[in-house]
Amino acid sequence: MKIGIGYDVHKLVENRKLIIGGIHIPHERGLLGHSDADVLVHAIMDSILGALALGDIGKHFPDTDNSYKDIDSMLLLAKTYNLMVECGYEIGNVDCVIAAQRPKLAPYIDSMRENMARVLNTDKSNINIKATTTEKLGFEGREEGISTQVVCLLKNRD
Ligand SMILES: Nc1ccn([C@@H]2O[C@H](COP(=O)(O)O)[C@@H](O)[C@H]2O)c(=O)n1
Ligand SMILES: C[C@@]1(CO)OP(=O)(O)OP(=O)(O)OC[C@H]1O
Repeated sequence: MKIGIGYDVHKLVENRKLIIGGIHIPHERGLLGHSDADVLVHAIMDSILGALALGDIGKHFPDTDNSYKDIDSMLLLAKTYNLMVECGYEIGNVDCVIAAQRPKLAPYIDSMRENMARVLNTDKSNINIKATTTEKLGFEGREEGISTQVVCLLKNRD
């Protein structure tokens, strides 16, 4: 078994879609990034790459590569899944916490879990996603950005 952690932050700006967990969430601002800036998917990818001692998302999918411009991060998650399988591992479980003052994410959490479980080829019961405000404290609380922390456990494939 291997354990990994992931952490990602993206800035909230005007004229961008808010995409979290592969879901387009209606909001007056969205996350800024070279890709679609899916802060949850990026943190999950980093946790898996971390568990495998394969570095990080920027090493595998550099923001200097124009082919990743505005890319759907679910495609990058699928590539990370393939790397994990090549290394002989499968998902044990993934636990995530998204820090966002707004918008309310609870209505979207179940769909996000389904998306992650589908791409990671695991049961939905192995994916947990939580949301928290930061009680208006810090950059998330001031709605300057959204952060996500993830811990994953990988199991050897039999
Ligand atoms: N963006 C968010 C933040 C929180 N939630 C849900 O509200 C609950 C209470 O939040 P606290 O920050 O006061 O702990 C939290 O447990 C989430 O269920 C949310 O949906 N969207
Ligand atoms: C995903 C990549 C690549 O498009 O771009 P961003 O959307 O800027 O995301 P970040 O979390 O900074 O991680 C790595 C990048 O290489």
